[in-house]
Amino acid sequence: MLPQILAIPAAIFLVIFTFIIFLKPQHNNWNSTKRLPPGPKPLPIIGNLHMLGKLPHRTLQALATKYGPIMSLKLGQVPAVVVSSPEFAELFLKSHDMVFASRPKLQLVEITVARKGLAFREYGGYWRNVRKLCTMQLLSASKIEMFGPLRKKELGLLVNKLKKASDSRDVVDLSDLISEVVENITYNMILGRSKDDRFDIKGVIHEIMNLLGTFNVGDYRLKRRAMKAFKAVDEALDQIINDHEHPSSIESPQSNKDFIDMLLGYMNQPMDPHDHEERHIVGRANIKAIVLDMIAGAFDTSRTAIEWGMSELIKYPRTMNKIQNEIEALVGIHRQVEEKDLEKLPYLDMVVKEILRLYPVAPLLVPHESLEDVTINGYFIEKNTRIMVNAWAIGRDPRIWSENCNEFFPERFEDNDVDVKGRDFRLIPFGSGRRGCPGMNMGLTTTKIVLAQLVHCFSWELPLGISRKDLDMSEDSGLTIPRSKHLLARPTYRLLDDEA
Ligand code: HEM
Repeated sequence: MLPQILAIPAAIFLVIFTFIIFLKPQHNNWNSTKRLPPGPKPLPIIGNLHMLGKLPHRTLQALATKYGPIMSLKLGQVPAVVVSSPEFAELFLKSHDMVFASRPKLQLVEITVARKGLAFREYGGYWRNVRKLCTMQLLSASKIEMFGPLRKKELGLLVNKLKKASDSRDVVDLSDLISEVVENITYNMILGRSKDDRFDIKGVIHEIMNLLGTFNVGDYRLKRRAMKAFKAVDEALDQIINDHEHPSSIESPQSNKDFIDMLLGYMNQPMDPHDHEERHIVGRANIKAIVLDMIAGAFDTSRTAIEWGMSELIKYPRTMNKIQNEIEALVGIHRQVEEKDLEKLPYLDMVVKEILRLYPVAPLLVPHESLEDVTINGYFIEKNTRIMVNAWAIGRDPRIWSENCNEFFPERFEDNDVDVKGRDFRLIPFGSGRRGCPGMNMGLTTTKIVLAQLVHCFSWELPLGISRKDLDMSEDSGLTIPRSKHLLARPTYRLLDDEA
């Protein structure tokens, strides 16, 4: 027993000692036996979770300037590595792609229908079969082309709505309208109908994306919210599948087959008849999970890219005019731009790259997980480590993109062949390798045609009282990063409809 007189100084010493050990940022590794990447010292139980803040991609960018492009963290008890340079991204997503091709088992995925989907499934035969099925039935070049008329129809409806606003000089909520057109395109492809008033699938998916971007998923309140969201989407999908199984109950069936029809064609059959090692039979739960992944993948991503794109174009009228001139030179002002025109619009292409550089819609990609112990550049990474690739930080690194890296300047792509398709690790908005986005071409087509149509058909001004330099450009948190405030603007129709 300590004498009474020593007890207080001893207690103070203990507090200070604990504080120094656990809170002092360390440039060294916190595990002495193996050489881990450097990183901030984790606290007991919560690890580094308390440091991540509301916008983890920004916090992690700041931490990387201190600890370097490969950094160790602990998310609660889970070891994590954050990668923030093209060189390390290439090592993880290309050279050692196979080792990092899995996904962590997220509790809120494991307890819901999403477990049988694609995006959060661990690496293996089931994931491979589902990915192949989705690619063949929805995401291949021929399927993307097949759904072209559907995109055209939905965009036509949007243009008509905006024309009315132009006639009456109204300000529109462009965020809502972009969201609606992408929502309708997505639903028509996948569910065979436009927005269904019986369910708020968009709202639920938004909630799920938000929750998946939250690191503190052990929190019971978040778990309750997740269960509620997944239950709502599960019930909605059950009803929608019922409608497809009994077509007479659909109000306005369309003649083209949608994705659910195609999946129902596989019901009770092997997902991939040519895979002789893995036999996964398609059931209702698989269909629901796959459909949910496709809707979430298609919807929240493209609309976020378009929303940021329009924000920057309205902020920088010089760039807006330059695209308008490019499109006008190709198609004139007597007809609308069409998908077949897109490949002849190189400046639009640069604008889309610039949007995805500044706003990679999934700033930390989707978390990967290591399948085995591995040593990379002398750093030990243990099996089941969560890997986050900070595509947002790479896109804003002044060493790669020069001092104007935070500026919207599409001309930076003029004299180089940087592309967004996962071959160049300076720009990886779709990830790369085995887990790279399978919907990339569909996402790019939707993003480009909606942007092209909006700027070709209309000129845009901010509402009275908001100057371009004061336009709020803050982002919301989540697995994707939409604008935190809706974009409001006034359209003026600029085409001559003499053909009509
Ligand atoms: C602008 C549009 C899009 C962007 C920026 C985007 C971005 C991404 C990113 C960053 C990933 C994670 C890559 C990784 O973890 O390494 C991903 C995965 C995925 N995306 Fe996309 N995406 C877009 C459009 C789409 C579309 C249209 C679909 C489907 C209709 C889709 C479906 C998926 C799926 C299913 C995965 C998970 C793949 C897997 O785990 O194997 N995405 N996407």
